[in-house]
Amino acid sequence: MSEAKRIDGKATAARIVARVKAEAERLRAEAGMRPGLAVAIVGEDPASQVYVASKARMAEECGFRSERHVLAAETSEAELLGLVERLNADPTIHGILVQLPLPKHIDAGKVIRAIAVEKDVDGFHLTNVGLIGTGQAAAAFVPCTPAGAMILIRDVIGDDLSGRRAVVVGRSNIVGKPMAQLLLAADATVTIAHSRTADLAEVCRTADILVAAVGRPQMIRGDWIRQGAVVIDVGVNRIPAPERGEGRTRLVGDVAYDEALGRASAITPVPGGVGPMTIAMLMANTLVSAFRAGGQEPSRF
Ligand SMILES: Nc1nc2c(c(=O)[nH]1)N[C@@H](CN(C=O)c1ccc(C(=O)N[C@@H](CCC(=O)O)C(=O)O)cc1)CN2
Repeated sequence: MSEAKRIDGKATAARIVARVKAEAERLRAEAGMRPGLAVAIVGEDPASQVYVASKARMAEECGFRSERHVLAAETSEAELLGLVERLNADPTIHGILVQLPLPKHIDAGKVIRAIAVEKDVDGFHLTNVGLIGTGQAAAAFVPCTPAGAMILIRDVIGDDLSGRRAVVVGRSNIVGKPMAQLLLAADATVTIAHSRTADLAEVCRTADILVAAVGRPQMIRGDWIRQGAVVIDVGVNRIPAPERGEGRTRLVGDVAYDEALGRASAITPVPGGVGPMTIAMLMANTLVSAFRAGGQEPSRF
């Protein structure tokens, strides 16, 4: 059995970003409009800071207007809701994103519900969740990570997933649940599993498409993977790497990558797999939002 193909999310993300850039230029030339993205972060979670900086930088690279709102950890829920309200009313902003997780004293659900649905480029608003859950993803903003993962899956397998068994490990609102809905809409037979699923290894072994989104470093071992499965690893976990020197760390996914190489037919690496797609799809969603605000229908990504 040959080694799994490495799915290059970084290269696919770069192609999507290049298309976003070109479409943003077209919007500017034809309608005099510039997409605007506002990203808000509360507190100092180091990983969140990195993601927010990447999003703002990528928005600028795409030619968007980019606003970054960095709020202190003690910021009240009312203050954050006030910012969301101002951004909702700002016609130069087409996408609003509040970085998660939020500090415990802020109700994330309330904040997400406050974002105008037409600016919810994260795809977390209940209306977008409902559209995706009822097979109307084309009219919704699809959450960026599952949207990116679906592109990678389709690149490997094609559009028609009928007859394929998909197992999604993880049931978060950001990844697991929408991922399962998208796979179902593509006619896969879908199981959602999680840390409390009985005999998780055996459930994973049934998967032609295995999506790991549990946030536990290398939890999914090589022998949990069906021979020839397509493995999409959404986990981004930082673990100690003493072999690189004292105090050093490295990133790993939820899948034991080296073990999986001998079993899967294709697999996303961490880093360089699904992660870069998340940011590319955020740019795509923001572009779509700007086109819609201008009364135009954009090309789909
Ligand atoms: N409001 C949101 N909050 C969060 C989301 C989200 O989609 N919207 N998703 C995650 C984090 N996330 C984006 O915010 C994200 C995670 C990972 C990456 C990424 O590019 N990872 C790289 C490695 C990066 C590194 O070196 O640390 C990779 O996998 O190659 C981008 C975005 C939670 N919060």
